[in-house]
Amino acid sequence: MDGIRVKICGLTRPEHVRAAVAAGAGYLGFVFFPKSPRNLRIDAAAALALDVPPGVAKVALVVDADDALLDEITAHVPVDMLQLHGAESPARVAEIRARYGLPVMKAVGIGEAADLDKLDAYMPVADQILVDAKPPKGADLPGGMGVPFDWRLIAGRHWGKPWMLAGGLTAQNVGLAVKLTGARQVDVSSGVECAPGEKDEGMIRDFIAAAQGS
Ligand SMILES: O=C(O)c1ccccc1NCC(=O)[C@H](O)[C@H](O)COP(=O)(O)O
Repeated sequence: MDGIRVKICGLTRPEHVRAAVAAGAGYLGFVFFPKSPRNLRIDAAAALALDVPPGVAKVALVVDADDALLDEITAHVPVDMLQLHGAESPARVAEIRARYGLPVMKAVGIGEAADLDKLDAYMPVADQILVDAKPPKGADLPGGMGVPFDWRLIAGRHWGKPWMLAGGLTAQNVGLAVKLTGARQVDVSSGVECAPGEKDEGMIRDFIAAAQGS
């Protein structure tokens, strides 16, 4: 079986992009959400994308984005995938996928078993599903909070689409998370940061080594 594919999300600096690529990341996430400490301007994201070699997917993360923002991102940044991290309906996911002709990954927050039902509606319309932790009530951000969910909720689950595990992963816990959930793809942001929005090259390397060694 192929190794675990890792997505490093919320990159803002070229040295961190290069560290993630050199360590073997399969996906790099760029955040377009002004409230986030990882938010990127379009021109900054376009410059970062220049450092990404073919074969490493550049993912634009947006939250309930309108077409104007998506038009601007896709016109100026050579992204390979759109990550929808808001309350986008299945119909909106399908609309975005058709309009931009890019693969779409829909994030779904899991806090309890009942949340798993929400995943089914996205299976026909999304190319990938990001199975993420539900943000705590009153959180400033709908993701990237560094909080895990109870991985036992999805132990042994199989979905008909590629999926990624996210939420509070670190170099210390990713091995257990992979073992419990059977995930073949994992996504991290806070767990490779030394302060909110500040990536750390050593933590990026440690995370990827831990994930790929699991
Ligand atoms: O990272 C952000 O600031 C962010 C803002 C708005 C929506 C989602 C956001 N991040 C999502 C991610 O970085 C990951 O896809 C995932 O949720 C993992 O985050 P973390 O728990 O910090 O590892």
